[in-house]
Amino acid sequence: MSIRNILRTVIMGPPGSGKGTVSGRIVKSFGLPHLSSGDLLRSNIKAKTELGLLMKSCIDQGQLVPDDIMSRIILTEMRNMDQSSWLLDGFPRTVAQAESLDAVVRVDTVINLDVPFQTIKQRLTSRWLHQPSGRVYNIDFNPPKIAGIDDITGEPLTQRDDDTPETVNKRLRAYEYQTQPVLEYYRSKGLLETFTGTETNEIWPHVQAFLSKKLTARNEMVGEKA
Ligand SMILES: Nc1nc2c(ncn2[C@@H]2O[C@H](COP(=O)(O)OP(=O)(O)O)[C@@H](O)[C@H]2O)c(=O)[nH]1
Ligand SMILES: Nc1ncnc2c1ncn2[C@@H]1O[C@H](COP(=O)(O)OP(=O)(O)O)[C@@H](O)[C@H]1O
Repeated sequence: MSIRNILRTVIMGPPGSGKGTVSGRIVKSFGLPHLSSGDLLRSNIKAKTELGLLMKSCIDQGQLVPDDIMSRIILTEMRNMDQSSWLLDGFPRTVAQAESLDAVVRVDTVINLDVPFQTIKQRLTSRWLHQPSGRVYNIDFNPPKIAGIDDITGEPLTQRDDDTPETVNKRLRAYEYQTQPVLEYYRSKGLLETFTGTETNEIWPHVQAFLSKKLTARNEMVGEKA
């Protein structure tokens, strides 16, 4: 990606709204490097790092991990990425996290996936994950070619410990109380773009068109200045 089309995008939405699925499509269409806070935490848990073990009980109980720890992990990872454009998925999830991000970098746009809670609950119990890559499947929506096996690597898929109906309810409550205020935070800055629907395939063309327009507008602005 050239300097002409720098785009720093955050993708938000309740658990199961399709952030990972839409992020995969954004990566494919626009080549933005993708950083997912959930994937990062899960790889720490899998590697049994001190931090991962500490965070596992929080995640399994459907609670957010503490702001200072989460902000430190993400901001360190972003520095390591050494990329001017990115797609941030799952962070920020609290106003304090949004402020810590603002303190170090400018966000250009925030994509908000507005999917009803009822739709989400049905999806999460049939979510399957290829953990090393973050590739996500669903028995009803995008099943793997062979049940329980990742299409690309042939490695086994797993289900997330926090995708049980009880924990999903807790995560949705945490979203309401802690994350919805972040939507207001970005709305007041004029950065929030909301996409409402119950199907990713309906939402995606709108997200794609929005990002294409955004990148074209930024190219023209840079072109005018050159
Ligand atoms: N039925 C159905 N499932 C979907 C749709 N979009 C995504 N999913 C599945 O729903 C689950 C949650 O999606 P994911 O992208 O992981 O959401 P995230 O938690 O917001 O990152 C996964 O199993 C997806 O494969 C959809 O439009 N319909
Ligand atoms: N920015 C964050 N702040 C605090 N906790 C987080 C953050 N991102 C992820 N987590 C923890 O990891 C869990 C899984 O996150 P994620 O994979 O993004 O969930 P989902 O895909 O269901 O939205 C969250 O329920 C929370 O416990």
